[in-house]
Amino acid sequence: MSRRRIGVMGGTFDPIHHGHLVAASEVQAQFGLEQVIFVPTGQPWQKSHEAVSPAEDRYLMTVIATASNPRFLVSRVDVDRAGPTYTADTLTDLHAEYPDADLYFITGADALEQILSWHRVEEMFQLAHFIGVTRPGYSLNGAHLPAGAVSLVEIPAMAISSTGCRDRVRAGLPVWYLVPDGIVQYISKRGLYRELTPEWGP
Ligand SMILES: Nc1ncnc2c1ncn2[C@@H]1O[C@H](COP(=O)(O)OP(=O)(O)OP(=O)(O)O)[C@@H](O)[C@H]1O
Ligand SMILES: O=C(O)c1ccc[n+]([C@@H]2O[C@H](COP(=O)([O-])O)[C@@H](O)[C@H]2O)c1
Repeated sequence: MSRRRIGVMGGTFDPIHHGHLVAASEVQAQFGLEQVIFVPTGQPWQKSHEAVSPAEDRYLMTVIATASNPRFLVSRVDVDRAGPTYTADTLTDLHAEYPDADLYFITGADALEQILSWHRVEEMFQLAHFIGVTRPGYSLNGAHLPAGAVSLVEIPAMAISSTGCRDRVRAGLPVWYLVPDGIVQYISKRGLYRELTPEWGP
């Protein structure tokens, strides 16, 4: 019997935006993936110099943004694991949950450029096939990676970043149509990206 093909879209998703959603949707279609599992980071160690919103807010935004797509799921494996988030651990946990699946880890061109700096990188390449997608402002290149470890895919260009969305909210500018409608409302309800990061609570 052929193995299942499952996509994994890891990200800090602070907030999730249409660039993430288009990347996952396009790779799902091009690779015939049964599902794409979005995995919000717990502690994104390479962003430790930045203020990151509470994991629970980022997790809930990811659930809201993906709820209407039957091929999208969200996993808590990284949010629930203590310590810095390493993709080698994410993929190990997902293999335990989906033992009959091959995993396809999706990354934008910017993340792919940095991938050799990730933790336990050789082990990571054994655990999944990597798919690098185009992103405006970055060149997509897999020449630095092991032969056969990565596929490069052109996707519709979305010049959107979470940093840009946070800056716009802070400046009082709209983020309508950059993020799903439910995310505009969640950001406002929780007061995210104002000067002070809110404490999690009622
Ligand atoms: N507009 C986009 N097009 C293609 N890929 C993207 C886009 N935005 C993010 N990605 C990819 O999605 C994954 C998760 O990204 P992340 O959550 O860090 O968003 P970001 O917009 O890069 O955030 P920030 O601006 O805070 O660094 C990464 O692999 C990243 O390269
Ligand atoms: O494994 C690592 O060391 C590692 C280092 C940096 C980023 N990652 C993963 O890359 C994905 C995108 O991360 P980020 O920080 O760009 O949101 C997310 O799933 C992270 O866990 C993983």
